[in-house]
Parts: sequence; structure tokens; C-alpha cells
Amino acid sequence: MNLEDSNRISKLFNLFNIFLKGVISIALNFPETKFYYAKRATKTIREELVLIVKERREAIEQKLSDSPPQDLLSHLLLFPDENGKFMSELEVDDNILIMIFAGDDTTTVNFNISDKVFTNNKKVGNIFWLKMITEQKDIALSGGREYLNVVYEVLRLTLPIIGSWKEVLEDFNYQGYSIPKGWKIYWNVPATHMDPKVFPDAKNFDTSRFEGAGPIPFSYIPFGGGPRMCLGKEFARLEILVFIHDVVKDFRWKLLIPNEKIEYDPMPTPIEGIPILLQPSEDIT
Ligand code: HEM
Repeated sequence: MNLEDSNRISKLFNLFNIFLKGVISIALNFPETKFYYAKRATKTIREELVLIVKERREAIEQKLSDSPPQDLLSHLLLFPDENGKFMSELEVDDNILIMIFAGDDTTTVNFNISDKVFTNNKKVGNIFWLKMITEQKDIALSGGREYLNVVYEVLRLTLPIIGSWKEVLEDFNYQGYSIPKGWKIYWNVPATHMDPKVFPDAKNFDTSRFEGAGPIPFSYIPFGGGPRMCLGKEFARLEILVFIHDVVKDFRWKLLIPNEKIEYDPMPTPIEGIPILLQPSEDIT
């Protein structure tokens, strides 16, 4: 949304964290429940989004600048669908909300857990650093393959999203159970990722699983699968690669709380916020 006002950003950020805690919670709407606070926060977020959308619409209509910012918000406002229909204000707000929800903490979880894996697991850490440093030189050629294998393995073992609900569209049988149309089923990722037939010694962190052709289709599903799979998959990949590249190029880091507990709320979150000590690479002898 190209927000520049830091007060506005931190207000939205705080509200958003309250919203996130209530997304996967028992739907009891009375004071002191997570759900209640999440509903309140969402109402305020929506009010703020209405203002932001209004400001952008006015800026576009009055041509306050030569070209409006090339961001998601302008895109949602300016481009109709294939039938020429523009989005309503509510649809624009909803799209922004889902993008923040789907795109923010998911990627952050991956950064955080990668930090922990590299520093807590010396073997992985050392191999990784060595390969990374070599790869820095020709990252443009390699496409960051080794980074990606680490990111994939982190995603296999510690998932930002551990599953979701789907509605059964047609009756079907699964291993002797008949599942009727209309049922809601929970699609669970960790069970799939720990299948020893696909991932031998499944608890072990091993980036070689992704070498060559990698796991068979639908056995590795951190981004879901099928028509509703993650829309931001490639963007997330790019963000993670750019972040790791930038940090590794200039810094080494140390976890200040090595065995910090991780809570699922609803995403895996280090409870102290994963404090780290950054050391510039050139200071390391
Ligand atoms: C490591 C990062 C990420 C992970 C692990 C992840 C994972 C997922 C998963 C499991 C789903 C549900 C798929 C399903 O129900 O079948 C999903 C949906 C979605 N994701 Fe992501 N995601 C990530 C990053 C992002 C980013 C960066 C964005 C956007 C900027 C994004 C946007 C979306 C959207 C819009 C959906 C809903 C798609 C639909 O229902 O059609 N995600 N994601």
C-alpha cells in the first residue's frame, strides 16, 4: 500500500497481530476471548483501510502525481476483471487483509526458523555457510539452489501453516472410509511431510532430499496443492532468497536464547521474538 506514515504502520501492525491471534481460535464472541479481541481489531483495521483506499482513490482521480504508486492497492482499484467489473470497496479491503494475513507472518516464520536451524545445528550451519559463501559469487547463475534447499527443508519440518479446512465436492472413498459430499475435512501437512516412505529418517534435517527431481508430486505441500494453492509462493521464494542473500553477505548471527521455546499461535513463533546478535562479516577472523 506504500504507507509511509510510521504511526499508521505501527497502529496497523499492532492491530494485525491481535487479529492474527484470533483467526484460529474458538469462535466465542465475548470479552477476554481471543476471538472477541480479533473481531474488535478487524473492525478498526477495516476503518483504517477505508481511509487509505479513499485517499488513494482521491489521489488517482485528482492526478496528484504523474503516475499512481505501482502497488497492489492501485492495481485493485484501477483494473477491472475479465467482465469489466471493478471491485467494491469491501472487496478491495478484503484483498488487502488477506494479502497481509497470508503474506506476512508465513515468510517471517521461515526466516526465524532458518535462523534457529543454522545456529543450533552446527553441522547444517557450517555446511550451509560454506556453500553459501561459495554460491555468493555466482548466485545469478545458480539461482540460489542451495539456499532454496535449506529453505525447503525448513518448510518441510516447521510449517507456517499446518493445514486448513476444505469442503468435499463429491463423494469419495479413502482407505476404506467413505467421505460424503458436503463434509468439511481438515487437510494436515505435518503428517504428509513426516511420511517415511517419501522422506526416510523424516525427523532429520537433510537438504539433499531436494536435490535432483526432489520429492514426488503432492508429497511436499507447504504451499498447499491444486487450484487453491498459495498465490504468493513465488513471491515468498523471492523474498526469502533476497533476505538470506543480503544477511549472509554482510553478517553472521548468534542466537541470544539458543533453545528458545516455539509456540504455535497459530504459526510457530519463538516466544521471546528470537533476539539475535549480528556481527559484520569483515570482523570475523
Ligand atoms: C513461506 C511462505 C508461505 C507459505 C508457507 C504459504 C502457505 C500457504 C498455504 C498452505 C495456503 C493454503 C493453500 C490451500 O488452502 O490449498 C496459502 C494460501 C494463500 N497464500 Fe500463501 N504462503 C506463503 C507466503 C505467501 C505470500 C508471501 C503471499 C502473498 C504476498 C501469499 C498469499 C496467499 C494467498 C492469497 C492464498 C489464498 C489462495 C487461494 O485461496 O486461492 N502467501 N499459502
